Amino acid sequence: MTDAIDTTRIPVPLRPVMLALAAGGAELAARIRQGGDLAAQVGTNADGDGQKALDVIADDLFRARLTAAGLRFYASEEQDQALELNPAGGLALAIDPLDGSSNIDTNLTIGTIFSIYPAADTAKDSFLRPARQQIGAGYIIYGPRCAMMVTFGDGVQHYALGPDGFRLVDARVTMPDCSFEFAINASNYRHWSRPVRAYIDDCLAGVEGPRETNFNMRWLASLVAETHRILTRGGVFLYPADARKGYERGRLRMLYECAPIALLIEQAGGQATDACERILDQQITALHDRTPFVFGSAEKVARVAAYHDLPETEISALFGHRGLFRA
Ligand SMILES: O=P(O)(O)OC[C@H]1O[C@](O)(COP(=O)(O)O)[C@@H](O)[C@@H]1O
Ligand SMILES: [Mg+2]
Ligand SMILES: [Mg+2]
Repeated sequence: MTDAIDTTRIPVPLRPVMLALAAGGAELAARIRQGGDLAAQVGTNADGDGQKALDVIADDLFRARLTAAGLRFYASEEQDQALELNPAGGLALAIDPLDGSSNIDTNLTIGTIFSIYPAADTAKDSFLRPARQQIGAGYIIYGPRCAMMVTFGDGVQHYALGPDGFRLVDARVTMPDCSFEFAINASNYRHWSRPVRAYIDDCLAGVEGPRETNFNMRWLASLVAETHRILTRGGVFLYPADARKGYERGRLRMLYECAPIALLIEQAGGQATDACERILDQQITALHDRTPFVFGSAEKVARVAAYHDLPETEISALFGHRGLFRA
């Protein structure tokens, strides 16, 4: 039987887990194609988010395959606590089994995000550590084409799903840094901090504003789809903290969303921060912790941080009149 993924460029100790993820991704892609009521509400997860049928199907499916592959610890968006699957295993894996759940019923792009660490003695020590200690990270995207982007700390590899599994398309993905596209959920404008508003205001002002450039905007409500677009054609993504109750640390989860996407983005030549500080330098303090998240082309992510460095009262004056930061 053909392997679910071409393992030539996958480090040997990670091959069983990567084969399980690839086989699970192919199975989930087939399940999505089959249709049915995959967006039905079936429960609530640890974070208080409503669980849809496909969230639970994806969690069950990956957990079963990773159990069979000998994984030691499994932490999932859909599980309150990390699970010990195989006491003899050497790896710990965190997963967002189904990312972009609000897109299920509209047949828009969704994904799976995963992050791999060496297993420590306990689940707590395996996952609650600096994000830079990941030894693998990636996502599977279920869109018009199904693909996997993955890094093992030496560049980003791109695989596409065909009839005989995931096959290598590009052994070293690099992100273009010349796009003038930003992604943010603009319906939250009134809740944002002044630096975030000022950054977006200056993008929206186009050629007449301090940036003297016209920008385009996208919001897909799917972190995986947004990441795939930015890896392909550049740009910047922001999910900042805001003033809504429960959004003091933004919406996205550090362990199984932001840390793995940050590693992929840096390995493709970009940057990822919490708006100010590098994500990979941060300590993960709880399984379902959230963090503000900004990533994309290095120059654009640095510019967002620069807006945060200025005293609030100076933001508009500096950017509006003196135009310190030209595009
Ligand atoms: O609905 P909002 O606030 O725009 O948030 C969209 C974000 O939420 C998410 O859907 C959260 O992921 P889940 O679907 O895994 O909960 C991200 O993929 C996306 O970036
Ligand atoms: Mg998600
Ligand atoms: Mg999810």
